[in-house]
Amino acid sequence: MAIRKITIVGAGRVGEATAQFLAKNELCRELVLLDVQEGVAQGGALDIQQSAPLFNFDTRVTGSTDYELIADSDLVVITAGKPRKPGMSRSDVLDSNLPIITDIMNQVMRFAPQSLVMMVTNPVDVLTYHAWRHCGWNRTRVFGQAGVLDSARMASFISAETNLSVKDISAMVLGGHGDTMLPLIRYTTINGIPLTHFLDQQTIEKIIERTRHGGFEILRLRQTSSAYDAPAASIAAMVDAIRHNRKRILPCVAILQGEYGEDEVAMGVPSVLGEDGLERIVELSLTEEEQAQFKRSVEAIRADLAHITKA
Ligand SMILES: NC(=O)C1=CN([C@@H]2O[C@H](COP(=O)(O)OP(=O)(O)OC[C@H]3O[C@@H](n4cnc5c(N)ncnc54)[C@H](O)[C@@H]3O)[C@@H](O)[C@H]2O)C=CC1
Ligand SMILES: O=C([O-])CC(=O)C(=O)O
Repeated sequence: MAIRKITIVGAGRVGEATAQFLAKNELCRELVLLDVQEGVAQGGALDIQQSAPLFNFDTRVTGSTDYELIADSDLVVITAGKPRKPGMSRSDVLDSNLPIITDIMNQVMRFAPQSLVMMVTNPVDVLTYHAWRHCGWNRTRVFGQAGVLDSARMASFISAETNLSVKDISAMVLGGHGDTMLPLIRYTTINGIPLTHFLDQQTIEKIIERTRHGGFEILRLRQTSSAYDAPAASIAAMVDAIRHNRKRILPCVAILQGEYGEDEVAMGVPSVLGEDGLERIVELSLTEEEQAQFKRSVEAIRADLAHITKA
């Protein structure tokens, strides 16, 4: 399916930064920003549109509170809802964000029933699963962004420690988007050379810990807002892969149906992204220790899923 029209629901910090990236890079012809707060999406869209003559893009950006505008979107990116505050975990915003995602999915199912859906709102693994369950679409069409960001953070920390170009670093982070995520050292290389060739175990452990708490580190520094630049760039990388049918392998939040021995859960795994969305999951062989860590991550997500089925 060719991507011509993209809607971003939630014109806050992540939504607006994403809109700027998508427009500047002409990743769609038509871009709609939607928000519940009157004027927020309209103002954001106008501001971005007025940068078009300077950045030289033809993407048409509109903002609204009215879901009719999202009709015929090929892709809907959901960045609406509460971000966590310092001292909170991502799961702490689940109760606030769950009804928001249910409402948004009802509108998407009504006005853009053919679209792909990319979840960004936290806790992203749980909400990707909830959105998919709610709409009942093929799992290729409902997926989430987390691992591209976590891997980019890890790559930037590796670059700082090794003093080598990020361009040559390929980092791989699996699992849930939280403290239990799995930065996978065995699958992290610098131009094909294993990371262990360049760094000792102690430095590697430090990078793993910093990656796991990458979002928290920014929130602690900023206090009033969590990260939005690198998250928006990560969303744009996924949109680029879909829009250009690149078949890139990127870590995405995917609905698991037997892969990695898991079912009825969504979490970060390497996935092939192309014009049909999350087209395929790549199953890596894991050591016993990695499998145990993966399982711990699944269990953390299942605890939140159990909470929402009780609610
Ligand atoms: N998956 C990931 O890697 C990342 C996820 N996030 C998550 O993205 C979400 C948004 O973060 P920010 O942009 O920083 O928050 P923000 O507070 O700046 O923006 C959220 C926007 O959502 C809007 N909104 C709330 N309810 C809505 C509804 N029912 N329909 C439409 N719009 C609605 C608000 O009016 C606001 O403009 C948070 O849950 C945050 O934790 C943020 C960074 C990375
Ligand atoms: O830390 C947060 O709450 C936002 C987020 O998911 C991230 O930046 O990784």
